[in-house]
Amino acid sequence: MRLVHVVAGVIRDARGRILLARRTEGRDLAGLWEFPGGKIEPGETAEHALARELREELGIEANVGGLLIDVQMPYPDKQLRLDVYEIRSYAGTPSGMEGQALAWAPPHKLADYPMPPADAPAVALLMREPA
Ligand SMILES: Nc1nc2c([nH]c(=O)n2[C@@H]2O[C@H](COP(=O)(O)OP(=O)(O)OP(=O)(O)O)[C@@H](O)[C@H]2O)c(=O)[nH]1
Repeated sequence: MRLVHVVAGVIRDARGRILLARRTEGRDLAGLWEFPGGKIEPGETAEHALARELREELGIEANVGGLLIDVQMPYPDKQLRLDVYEIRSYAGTPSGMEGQALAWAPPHKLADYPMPPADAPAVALLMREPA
């Protein structure tokens, strides 16, 4: 099965809330919430790919920080590798450049947002942070 390598970012606002984007109709896992990001293209580093995706999807210039967690999970059509990075800082105001809904979720409320199965370990880590 093909291996798909995806990078996603934990973007926080001044109050510590985390940005989620809702997958639009017509894609796999439509309607679920996810950390903004996307696939690494050939020849790209993970950091470069994530900065590019956040520019395209949210219109921000992100400073990509450390890796929070990497997860591998079989999906029906692929083997997914999801690397979730902390976003250290960013310039601009995130907006849904591709028509996707955005939400700022307090870490302790992340469980209220249905997310893809590969996100569960990252969500568990983030929910353990002190409020
Ligand atoms: N950005 C992002 N993708 C995630 C997360 N969790 C997760 O399982 N994914 C999966 O990683 C893949 C991301 O690919 P993508 O957003 O670039 O691609 P896509 O589905 O729009 O395009 P495609 O139709 O070409 O597969 C999707 O299969 C998505 O379901 C997450 O938290 N953030």
